[in-house]
Amino acid sequence: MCVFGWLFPSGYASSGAVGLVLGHPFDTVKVRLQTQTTYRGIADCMVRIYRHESLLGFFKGMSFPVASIAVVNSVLFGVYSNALLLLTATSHQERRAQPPSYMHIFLAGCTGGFLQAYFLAPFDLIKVRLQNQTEPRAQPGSPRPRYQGPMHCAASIFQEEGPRGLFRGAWALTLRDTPTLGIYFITYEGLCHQYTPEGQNPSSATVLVAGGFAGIASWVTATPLDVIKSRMQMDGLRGKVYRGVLDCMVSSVRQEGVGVFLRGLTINSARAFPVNAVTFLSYEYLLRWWG
Ligand SMILES: C[N+](C)(C)CCCC[C@H](N)C(=O)O
Repeated sequence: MCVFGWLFPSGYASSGAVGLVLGHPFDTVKVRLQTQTTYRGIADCMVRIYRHESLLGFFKGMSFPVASIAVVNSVLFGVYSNALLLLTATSHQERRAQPPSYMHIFLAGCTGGFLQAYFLAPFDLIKVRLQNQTEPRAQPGSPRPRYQGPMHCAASIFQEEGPRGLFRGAWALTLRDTPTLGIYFITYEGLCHQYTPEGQNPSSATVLVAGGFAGIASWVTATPLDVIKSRMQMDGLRGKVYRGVLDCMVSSVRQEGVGVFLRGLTINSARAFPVNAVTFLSYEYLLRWWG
């Protein structure tokens, strides 16, 4: 298996773009709950989005994540797979007979998580900024939202905040994703190993369930830094200015208590199962065709 032959097609197949579309309304509610204090909970947030912005309100900011997921997942799964290859010197097929150690799986997952964060950061920033625009769809005479669409949002951030502005929140994103993608792959491989007879490939049902739980385990542990990441990405726009990740943590806890770190936990977990079940299923099939 070679690095380059693998990287791009794998992204498209393992993109889970369908899951991403289905999961996007949940993601929008989560981002709002994490960064805006006006909503009383999940139901209140959903009702208000629907009333003021119609069903389309839930799909704000979706185009960039869908367009970039192939590249982001190529980096994640490509780096993970190749890091494991380097660490264990066994191919994907041989690995069923000689499973790698959990330490190696964790390290390979962390490496993938660390590197994908830089590809994800600008797309994620634009997604969050658009998801947070509460204006209803433009009607004649109504106030226009600050950003007219993803390209306009990217161009405005570039102009107003400089090229580095596009990486706002990238450090919090890296801290969020490095360990939690290690956890992601450990959970996935561990569950597959547990429920698959020696030397065989896991069944589709096993892959779906293991992938779903991997998503949940990873998102549960990622949620505290997910809150901080979203707040750093919105920094400056609503007046509040954080001096860094630590300052954002301290001031969020001071104002809202430690419970602030759990904002979006339920919704993150509910979204994680289907999205990641689909992602791992396509990843496994692809490895069997290519690997
Ligand atoms: C590491 N962290 C938990 C943030 C993400 C793990 C899963 C990533 C997947 N693309 C999804 O959107 O669910």
